[in-house]
Amino acid sequence: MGPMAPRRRTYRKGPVMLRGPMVPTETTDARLLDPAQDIDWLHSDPWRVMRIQSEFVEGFGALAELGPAVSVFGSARTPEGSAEYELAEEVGRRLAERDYAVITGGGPGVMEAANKGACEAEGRSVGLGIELPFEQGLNEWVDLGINFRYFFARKTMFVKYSEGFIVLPGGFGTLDELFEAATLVQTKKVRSFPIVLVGTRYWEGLLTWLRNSMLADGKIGEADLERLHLVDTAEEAVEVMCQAIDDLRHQVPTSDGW
Ligand SMILES: C/C(=C\CNc1ncnc2c1ncn2[C@@H]1O[C@H](COP(=O)(O)O)[C@@H](O)[C@H]1O)CO
Repeated sequence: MGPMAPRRRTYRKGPVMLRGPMVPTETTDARLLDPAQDIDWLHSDPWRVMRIQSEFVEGFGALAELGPAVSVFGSARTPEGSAEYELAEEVGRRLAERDYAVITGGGPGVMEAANKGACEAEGRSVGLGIELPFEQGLNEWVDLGINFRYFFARKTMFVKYSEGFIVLPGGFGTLDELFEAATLVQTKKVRSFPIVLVGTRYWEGLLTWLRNSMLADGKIGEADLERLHLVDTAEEAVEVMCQAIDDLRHQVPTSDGW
């Protein structure tokens, strides 16, 4: 056998796969948000709206029969073999053992680890990928994958098809997902669902700031903070999540429907 050919980067754009010189230098999101885009792009907005619609249609269609699910968020940069990777893997495994589908962003790091854990327990492993300029494709442990062009369509799927969020240490992407969930619950756009943060060492600084600055200044209420559960192990994370989901399922809606 001759020397192996170098692996070429694969870029997916909806159903289209691109390699080599065909890989674009900017994403669909970047073009949509660019205020200086040329006139050709402005004229294609009606068509773009149809494409946005199609992301919702495809997402709803693919996930409608998924069953009970929990989303797991966390850093795309968590290295394989690290304690955090193993923690995420155990979270995925334990959720699957409790018969919850595991939904992640379908990427590397914590996402890959949680999908891997779900597969190991023969559970349902879902990845909601996003088109990025440096995309690496859905991780190999995703059994049901959907690739989105738009972050906002993808975020809708996490909220609509999960009963709760488990959040491991992460960066901007993770914080965006965490605070999107917290805002939707606070504003009663969704029925309350549990948010479990894993890792006291990582999250305590943020929680202290939320309490000492945001709460102290009256920018949030005590109840907003109480919705954020803090744990340190995968076992606790899944226990707290399952218990909270159970409590919510048995909660009688109040007169305003919540
Ligand atoms: C940055 C790298 C890969 C990016 N690939 C991603 N694929 C899918 N989803 C992603 C990716 N990056 C971020 N996300 C979403 O945000 C969260 C993680 O972001 P963070 O900034 O790393 O905390 C994650 O939950 C995803 O939903 C390789 O270096």
